[in-house]
Amino acid sequence: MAERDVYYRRAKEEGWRARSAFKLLEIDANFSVLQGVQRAVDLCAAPGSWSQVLSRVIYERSEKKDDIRLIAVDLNEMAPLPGVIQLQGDICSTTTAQQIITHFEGQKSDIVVCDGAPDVTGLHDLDTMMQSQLLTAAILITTFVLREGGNFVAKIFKGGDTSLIVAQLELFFSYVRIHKPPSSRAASQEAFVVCKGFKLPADYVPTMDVDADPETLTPTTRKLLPFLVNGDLSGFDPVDTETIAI
Ligand SMILES: C[S@@+](CC[C@H](N)C(=O)[O-])C[C@H]1O[C@@H](n2cnc3c(N)ncnc32)[C@H](O)[C@@H]1O
Repeated sequence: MAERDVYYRRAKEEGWRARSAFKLLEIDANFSVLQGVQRAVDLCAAPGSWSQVLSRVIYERSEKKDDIRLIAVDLNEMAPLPGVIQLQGDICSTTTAQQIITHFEGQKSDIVVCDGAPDVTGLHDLDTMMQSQLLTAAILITTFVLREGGNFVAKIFKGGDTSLIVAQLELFFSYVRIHKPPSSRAASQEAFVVCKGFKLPADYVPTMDVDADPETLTPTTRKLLPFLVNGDLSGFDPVDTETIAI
C-alpha cells in the first residue's frame, strides 16, 4: 500500500478530517511546539485537522481547561469543532488580525500555526511565490497575536528562497528550523518552518499595511517591512542588521 494511503486510512480510523493531522502531530513529537499551550491560532485551517490536533492535545495536556482559547481562520467555511472559535476571512487582511486579538480579549497566543496553501497552478515559480505571500501574511499576523517566547509553525514550499524565509524568521525567533515530517509526501515540495522563542525587535510596531506611508512607521518597522514583504534588503547595512538583532 502506498505511503499516502497509510496516512489516509489512519486519518479515517482515528477520526481526523485530513491526513495533514499527522504532520502537526509529528512536528510536535519532534519539537514539543504544543507543550504548555493554552491559546492557539490556526491560520488557513479548513477542513480542520490541525484544529482537531490543537484541540485534542491542548485539552488533554492542560490543567486549566477553562482558560483554553483556540481560533481557526480560513477563507472557506469549516464544519464546527467543539471549543474552536472560527473566523471566516483572509489572513492577508488587517481585519483578521484585529478579530483574533478581540477574541483573545487582549491576551496573546502561545502558538500560531499556518498550513496555508494557495490554489496550486502547477507552475512552480508562481506557486512558490503565492505560497511565500501567504507565509508573509502569517508572519505579519503573528507579530500582532503571538506572545513573547511563543512558537510558530508554517508550511513553506522548498525551492523558493528558503534562506530568505529563514532570515526573515530569525528576526523574530531565537530558534528556526526547516522540517519535513514523514507524513508529508516525498514528492511534494512542501516542508515546514518550526520556530520557537518569539520576540519582537525593539521598536518594531506590527502592521499588516504593507503599503503604509513610511513616515507613519517607526524606524525599525520602516526597515523591516520591505524585507518581510518582498525580501528587499536595500534598507539594510551591516550596522542596521546588528541594531535590529534580537
Ligand atoms: C492545505 S489546506 C489546510 C489544511 C488544514 N491545516 C487541515 O489540517 O485541515 C489550505 C487552506 O488554506 C486556505 N487558504 C488559502 N489562502 C488563504 C487566505 N488568504 N486566507 C485564509 N485561508 C486561506 C484554503 O482555503 C485551504 O483551506
